[in-house]
Amino acid sequence: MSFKVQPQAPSMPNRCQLFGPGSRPAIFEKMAASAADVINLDLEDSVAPDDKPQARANIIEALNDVDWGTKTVSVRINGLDTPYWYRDVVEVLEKAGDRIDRFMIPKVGNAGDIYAVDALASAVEAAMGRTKPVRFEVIIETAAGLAHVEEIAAASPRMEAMSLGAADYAASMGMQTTGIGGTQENYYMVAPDGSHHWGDPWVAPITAIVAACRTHGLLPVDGPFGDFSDDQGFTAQARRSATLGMVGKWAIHPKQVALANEVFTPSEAQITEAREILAAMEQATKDGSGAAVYKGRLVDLASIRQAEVIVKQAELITG
Ligand SMILES: CC(=O)SCCNC(=O)CCNC(=O)[C@H](O)C(C)(C)COP(=O)(O)OP(=O)(O)OC[C@H]1O[C@@H](n2cnc3c(N)ncnc32)[C@H](O)[C@@H]1OP(=O)(O)O
Ligand SMILES: O=CC(=O)O
Ligand SMILES: [Mg+2]
Repeated sequence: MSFKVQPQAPSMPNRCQLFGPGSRPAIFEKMAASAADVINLDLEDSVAPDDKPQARANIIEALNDVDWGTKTVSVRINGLDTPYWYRDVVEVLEKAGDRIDRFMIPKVGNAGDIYAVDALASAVEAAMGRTKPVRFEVIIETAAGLAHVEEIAAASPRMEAMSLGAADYAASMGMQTTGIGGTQENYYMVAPDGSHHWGDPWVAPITAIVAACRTHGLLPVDGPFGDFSDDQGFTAQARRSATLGMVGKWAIHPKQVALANEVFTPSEAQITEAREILAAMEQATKDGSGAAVYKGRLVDLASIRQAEVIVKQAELITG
């Protein structure tokens, strides 16, 4: 371990973030009744330009009136290259009560973008006498965002989570696809027998986001999977993200919530194995050894840290 100890990410369930357009208030109560840990009320790309003012008003009303229970509630503001974002910040912080937990800032390109939103949010909070600072989550979905991912993660104490936005990321990188996340049919290797084996084109940004988040104590989250008729594809993408260290995934349709929750909640078998490894290492330590054999394989002090990840994830869900 470096002399600088790795900070813990916030201890909160973040297995699924359910999105809904701010221009569609009829679904807000359904979102509140869902099993998602986080709700994202959208002012950005799911809201047409002419609908932005009404969507803002709808979201403010919902933040004041809907019972969101114990969920984390986040509002996705518009990007800093638009004329909308400052009114998103100002109006929501002036008119909504304390039920807003986070702003989601899309298309961030560098730490200066976070600084700008931080400065504006700080001014409105001070003017309004708000005592609960709004926290930030960002979307890494541009080439610049990926290039500056670490400075973005470190940009403000308000930072709490970071998502990969596969749709805008693909567009910004000039990727030859219209699919949002998951398997891309032209991204394959050819085996010696001529068969095709599909690779994961999202692994590089996911790994960069996880590393930036773990270095600075944030929650790394996988973004949207567009084809909501493809449960198997969603689950496979979510499992790859979980294996690489992400803590959750977006749902852009309510049917994806249960799929995400299942993947990002450790299974009974995973929890049992983790506890057995901890027990095997406790015995090894008592015996004066730093290593042991568990089910025919090596476990050592690093295995304790690995097993603790799974046990902590499970405890976060069960309380
Ligand atoms: C690339 C990005 O930026 S992704 C993030 C931005 N995008 C979004 O926020 C889009 C979020 N999702 C949606 O707007 C919608 O789910 C759509 C447009 C994809 C599909 O909407 P619909 O055609 O209404 O879906 P469908 O008919 O299957 O809905 C089934 C039920 O779920 C409800 N529902 C639909 N979407 C949502 C949602 N996001 N949250 C909660 N409930 C929802 C519907 O009202 C319907 O309820 P009912 O059975 O009581 O009538
Ligand atoms: O905002 C999300 C994306 O995939 O783009
Ligand atoms: Mg986007």
